[in-house]
Amino acid sequence: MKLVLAFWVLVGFIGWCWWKKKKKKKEKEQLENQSGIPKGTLGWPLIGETLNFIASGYTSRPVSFMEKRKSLYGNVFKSHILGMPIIISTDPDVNKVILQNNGSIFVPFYPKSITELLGKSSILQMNGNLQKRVHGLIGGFFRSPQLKVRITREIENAVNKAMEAWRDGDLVYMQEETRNITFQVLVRVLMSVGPGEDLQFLKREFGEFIKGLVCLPIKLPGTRLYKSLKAKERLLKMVKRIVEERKMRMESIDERGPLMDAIDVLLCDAGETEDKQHLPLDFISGNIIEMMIPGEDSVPMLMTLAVNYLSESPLALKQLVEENMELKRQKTQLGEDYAWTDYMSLPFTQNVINETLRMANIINGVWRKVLRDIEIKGYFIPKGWCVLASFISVHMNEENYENTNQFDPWRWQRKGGNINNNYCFTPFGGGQRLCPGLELSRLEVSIFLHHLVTRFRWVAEEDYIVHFPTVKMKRKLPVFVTPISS
Ligand code: HEM
Repeated sequence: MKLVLAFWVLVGFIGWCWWKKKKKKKEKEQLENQSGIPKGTLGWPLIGETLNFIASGYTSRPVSFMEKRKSLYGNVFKSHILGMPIIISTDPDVNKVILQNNGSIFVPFYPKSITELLGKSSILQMNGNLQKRVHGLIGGFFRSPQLKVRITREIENAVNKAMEAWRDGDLVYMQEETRNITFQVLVRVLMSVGPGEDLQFLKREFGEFIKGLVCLPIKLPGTRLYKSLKAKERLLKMVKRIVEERKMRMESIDERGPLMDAIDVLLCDAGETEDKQHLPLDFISGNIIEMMIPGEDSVPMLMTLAVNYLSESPLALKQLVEENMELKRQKTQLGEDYAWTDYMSLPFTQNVINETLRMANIINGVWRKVLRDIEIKGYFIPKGWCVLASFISVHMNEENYENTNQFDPWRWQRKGGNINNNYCFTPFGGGQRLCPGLELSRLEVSIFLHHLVTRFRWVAEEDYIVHFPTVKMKRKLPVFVTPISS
């Protein structure tokens, strides 16, 4: 009898706690709604709305998570995903304010496993003058015509080497092929490492390192994070050796040659202070590795997804082939090498790249933390909150792009120029953190597409895009290739 009574008392107590907690949560939400915090729900205790968020990443419409909440609560709403309460903006004007106020009001925010792997002085995490300095140096170098002239030959070589191995009827995995091509280019622009053992080492260890970017933040031997941190140590050792050798070589010669890679750029800079402070060698080595993170996966995915969309759009592919064949004919007739400007001057090819960037949303948004209370367009965002400026919601919004789910490169022709001033198209972010690799990425993809469509036809096997944790083709996009001459 006593036991039964105790049982019901316990049940009653748990019920009362649950009801109290729910009431408190409701009151909190009401209070926040009154104070202007965007509407929305924080979902279940602890997990919030994470399961719905992840589930949408495995559907063909990952934007459905955002759309559902947008229709219930408005363009800016609150939620609770991946372990934290968050305010999500699907509004281009709000995104613009978030991107343009980096450092002063908004600072980058990443999940714990990523911050552990990045290190405090990574360009991806730091703020203030040092971020501006490094961003300016790297961006200036990547945009420079001198680099583009040189890197065009490197990209062509890497593309040729990959494509020369393709035989008639071969099944090639686009995601793998493009990853091999772009990794070579990446390590060349960052640290001038060419094909060989060092390149293989970097590829292997970097692969191990980035596996830990999305994992449980537990740093014990045997855990994913631990293994990734160990891989970073090995990478650092090698990059540090390259940086130190380069520094010694620079000091032993009087005349400074052209800047060949990001290491040169960071080593040579003496800053604008009177005492000419050079950047420390450890800082340079760490940042070289960390700069590989945004570049390593995004460019091959852009190439792969372009091939995927083109496989499903014969009209777009036909026009792309015609435009590129015409350039090839001209170059062959003149007996000239391609200049980087040749590749970039093909308008339809650039439209294909824009449309792929819009639909693929390789970086679907950026995460920030708010340093002080701010009101944007009537939405109150309190200090300390996490904010997600969602690019995918803007890129896949019918108000901005008609028939959003249709791969339509011609829409960019109809839109005319001026796309970069418009915060309705931000695949490379914006403001002070606008991707410094923007032009380099577009050049790489233009060269790859040119050689692919002027030398091969292909038939893609069935595959589909997965959007979580990052954008990937489920089967790495297998395609049967046929050289055009045959
Ligand atoms: C399709 C290719 C690429 C896409 C879509 C892309 C996208 C982006 C985006 C959205 C950001 C802004 C992040 C933020 O605001 O927090 C960014 C930053 C950055 N990207 Fe890229 N990226 C690409 C290629 C590259 C490449 C090839 C490199 C390097 C070689 C690179 C290096 C960087 C760096 C260093 C930053 C950080 C800049 C800073 O915080 O100051 N990206 N990228």
